[in-house]
Amino acid sequence: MSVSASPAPTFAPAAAAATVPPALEARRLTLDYTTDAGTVRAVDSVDLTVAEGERLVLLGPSGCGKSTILKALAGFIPATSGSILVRGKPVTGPGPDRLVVFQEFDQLLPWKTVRDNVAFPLRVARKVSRAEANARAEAALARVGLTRALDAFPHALSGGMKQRAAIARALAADPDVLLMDEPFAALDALTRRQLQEDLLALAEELKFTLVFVTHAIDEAVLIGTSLHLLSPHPGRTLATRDTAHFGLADVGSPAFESLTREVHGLLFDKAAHV
Ligand SMILES: Nc1ncnc2c1ncn2[C@@H]1O[C@H](COP(=O)(O)OP(=O)(O)OP(=O)(O)O)[C@@H](O)[C@H]1O
Repeated sequence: MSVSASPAPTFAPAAAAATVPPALEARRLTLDYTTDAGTVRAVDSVDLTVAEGERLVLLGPSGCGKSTILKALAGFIPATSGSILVRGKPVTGPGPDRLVVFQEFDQLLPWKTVRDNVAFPLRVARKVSRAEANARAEAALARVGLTRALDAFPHALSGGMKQRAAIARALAADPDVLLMDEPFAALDALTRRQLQEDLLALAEELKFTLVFVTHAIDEAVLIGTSLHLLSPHPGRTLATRDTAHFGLADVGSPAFESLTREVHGLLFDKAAHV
């Protein structure tokens, strides 16, 4: 009796299975400054991967290169070596796919209303009509609780309101990656906690991809879905930690405190840096 062989199962070739590149990737990123006294290495061979919807926090002591990495991700300074990719495409300069919220309160245009501060970049960089830009600006400002300040000028806003407006401006442009450089560092403790809570709520709702710089360990654990710890100058990767399971309800819990202590030890225990 002859047995006919059943047809061999067919598989799609591996190459055809499209792999989605991460929202942001840095490979062996090395960053130098050139000064009169010579070259200063600020960041040494750092690898980062941020998937869509993740919030990566860069954490490390003063001068370790956190802001320098953020500036390079934004395209403001070139890589000495290594590469930065956004959705698989090399970064060659600034672009509307990466928007930055800074620590400073003076990042809004003082001669424009809050609404115009948010709408203007949409018209210029995204070529959106005035009516649509205004509608998107008002929606973004409503999300951060600034509806009552639409027609105010920046000088009339508190520090917290200015940071809210800067966040709205970035969110309205719908970047691939939102970059934040210690956005809450200059705020009083209560306002800072409120903005942290509101940022988390927005992240849950909008699922944006975020790289967030801070030197506050509790803020890092709260805001991030992952932590990237940097050594003192020049910044090298010390360790990474998954913090996606921590939310507001966990602040002060034994697990939260234990991770905070561990991170503190990693950053400040000299033995960890040899
Ligand atoms: N324009 C510059 N020219 C020369 N060196 C610089 C320049 N900017 C930063 N540096 C140096 O690069 C290193 C990293 O600085 P950076 O501001 O990135 O650190 P940071 O971790 O963000 O610090 P902080 O938490 O204090 O803001 C530091 O040693 C700093 O002195």
